[in-house]
Amino acid sequence: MKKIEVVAAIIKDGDKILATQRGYGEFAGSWEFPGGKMEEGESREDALCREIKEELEVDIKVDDYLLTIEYDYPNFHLTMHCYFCHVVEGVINFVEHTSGRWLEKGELDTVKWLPADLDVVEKLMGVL
Ligand SMILES: Nc1nc2c([nH]c(=O)n2[C@H]2C[C@H](O)[C@@H](COP(=O)(O)OP(=O)(O)OP(=O)(O)O)O2)c(=O)[nH]1
Repeated sequence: MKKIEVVAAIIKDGDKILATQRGYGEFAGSWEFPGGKMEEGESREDALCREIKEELEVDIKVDDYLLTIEYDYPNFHLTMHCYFCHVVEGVINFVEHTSGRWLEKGELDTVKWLPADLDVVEKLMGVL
């Protein structure tokens, strides 16, 4: 099966987490953590900073590692490394996403997450 390796940013502002809504493709309408595929030779941190700059037009600092998800979608296997991050420069602009929401812990289950993200959300509930 095809394998995809992705980095995802759990961007915190105080006790809130940023969730973004996919605007295109087979998962359009679902919510995710911003991020994307790692490029050849790129570190996870570099990939995260590049993806977030492209998608949200802000600079981030990568903080603690949270977890890596392994998930089988029907047509590919996803490996997704998740890191807490915070914005250090700029104002968020949703370039690729339809919208975004800052969610408190108690609101994390109020959006329709991508299937692979449900384990991330569960872990977050335990650590926030
Ligand atoms: N960025 C991100 N991707 C996720 C999450 N959960 C999840 O299953 N994915 C999947 C969806 C995509 O198939 C893949 C991420 O790849 P990507 O963000 O580069 O999205 P894409 O394939 O639409 O991008 P592209 O090649 O069209 O640029 O990982 C998540 O929380 N964040």
